[in-house]
Amino acid sequence: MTDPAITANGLRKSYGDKTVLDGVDLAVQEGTIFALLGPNGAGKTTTVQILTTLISPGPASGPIRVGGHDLAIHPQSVRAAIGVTGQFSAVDGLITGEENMLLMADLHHLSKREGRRVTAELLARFDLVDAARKPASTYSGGMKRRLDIAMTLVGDPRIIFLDEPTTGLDPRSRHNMWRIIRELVADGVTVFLTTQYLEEADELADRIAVLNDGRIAAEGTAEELKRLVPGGHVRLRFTDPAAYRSAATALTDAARGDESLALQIPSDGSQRELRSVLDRLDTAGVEADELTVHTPDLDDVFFALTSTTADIPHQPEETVR
Ligand SMILES: Nc1ncnc2c1ncn2[C@@H]1O[C@H](COP(=O)(O)OP(=O)(O)OP(=O)(O)O)[C@@H](O)[C@H]1O
Repeated sequence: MTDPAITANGLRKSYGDKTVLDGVDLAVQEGTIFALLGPNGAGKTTTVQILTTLISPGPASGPIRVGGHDLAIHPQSVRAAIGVTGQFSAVDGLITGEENMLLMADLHHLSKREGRRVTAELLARFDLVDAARKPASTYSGGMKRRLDIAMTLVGDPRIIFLDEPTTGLDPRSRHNMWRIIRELVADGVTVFLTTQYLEEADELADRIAVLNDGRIAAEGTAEELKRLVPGGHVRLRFTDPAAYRSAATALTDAARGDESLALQIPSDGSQRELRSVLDRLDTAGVEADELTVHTPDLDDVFFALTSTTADIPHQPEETVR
């Protein structure tokens, strides 16, 4: 196991009487993507602002380490190790994309030559060469986000905080951004991401924490979180009534659907449980005509954990055969 890039213990923050963070523990391993999910106002941005030294943690907070530095003692070292993009975009719309990049290079004290080299390389990498000489105010939302990340990378940060990086982007730009994020991590960068999109956390994150009421309601891989909510099952459908009856006899724990010739077996969707169902069918000498695995998705987890009962979670299904 690698060293953690970010650790926080008992993170607290209040505004007046309002407690926003009430003892949040976080550990993000180097070179991984960590997603912080939570309903509006849960405290995601507040967490990012604390971890990036933009605001101070509450006095009762435990220690915070970012990039190997104690945030309370060496905030400058933390700042040198990180990049932040998202809701606090650094892009200046009045100057061109290239000028924004060169300005960033100046801020990082790169020589003129090195600044031009890094700028050219990053503009090419983020597909912004054609737009480089145009004012950033003329860029589309996706281009602005790409420029924002490119500007962050000028300082070669090892840890990047992305606060809602794809909010408002169209599907193509969103997928483009996901590719960029994956490439960053392939280069060894650690990404701390906040998002409103469960699908985004599911796609990208190695680990996901769900923030609710100022506390982490659950943390784990997407698969681990999905197993927290009930409702997973395997559904078998038959066209031959005799095969259906044999299967129903073999699978005693199955709920029967005599009219539809379908059986439903509670399952967490794991390979082990799926194999057990198939083994029992094999032993009985029957073959199902259709097998589908129903697993709860992150939406179900999110609704269950954040008790937003107004929305009814749906049951997606994944056809195995
Ligand atoms: N400077 C401030 N003064 C007072 N209250 C604040 C301040 N900043 C944030 N809050 C409150 O803290 C709570 C958490 O805000 P925060 O922006 O961290 O939530 P969030 O999870 O990022 O929400 P969203 O998804 O809507 O961006 C909110 O209730 C917000 O009103």
